[in-house]
Amino acid sequence: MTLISYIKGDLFQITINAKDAAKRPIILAHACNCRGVWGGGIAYVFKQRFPSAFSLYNAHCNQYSVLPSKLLGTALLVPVNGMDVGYIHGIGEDILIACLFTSDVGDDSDEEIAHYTELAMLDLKKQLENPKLIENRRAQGVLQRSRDKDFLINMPKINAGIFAVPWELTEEALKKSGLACRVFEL
Ligand SMILES: Nc1ncnc2c1ncn2[C@@H]1O[C@H](COP(=O)(O)OP(=O)(O)OC[C@H]2O[C@H](OP(=O)(O)O)[C@H](O)[C@@H]2O)[C@@H](O)[C@H]1O
Repeated sequence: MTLISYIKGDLFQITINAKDAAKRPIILAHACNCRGVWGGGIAYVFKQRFPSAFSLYNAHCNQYSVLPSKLLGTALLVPVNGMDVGYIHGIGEDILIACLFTSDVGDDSDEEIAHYTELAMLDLKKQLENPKLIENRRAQGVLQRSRDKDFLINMPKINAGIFAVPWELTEEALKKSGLACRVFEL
């Protein structure tokens, strides 16, 4: 099975007309810094659409404010809620956002960011396989309710914009994680 597929289009379209939400949660992943900021790029759009998820990400980063780099290579799964503007009733209950901590503040080398991407995806895989490892209780519940355990990670070309990492390096890291990814390209 091809682990990485590509789709032309806006990532957020799938949260508007998701057809497969019934079977499994819609997981939207993006590359995050360790400083609790979704200031630019697609992260800023995530923050506008799902402010409740941003708050959970920001609170998580604050726990590591003494040594933010401890977050590198980890993944945080957070739910969205009915107050979020990007929440679509009937689908929103099954949207999870996967924050992949791939760089502290974006000044890591391309190779380091690709390595942290692989580690973060492996951490995400561990959590998907064993929801008890998921810190957020609501996100845990969404996954435990999922009948289909073949999860698909939807994402933009992470690291390829503000972090300026050549896509081939990130693509290689994603392949090593063994998770099925669907990459949305504008
Ligand atoms: N709706 C959409 N659908 C599909 N693809 C979309 C899209 N919108 C943009 N793209 C593309 O998605 C790729 C990622 O590009 P981005 O520059 O966003 O992210 P990145 O992963 O390189 O970097 C992470 C840092 O960006 C933020 O920055 P701040 O430090 O907060 O300012 C974070 O917080 C991190 O720190 C580029 O190809 C964009 O064309």
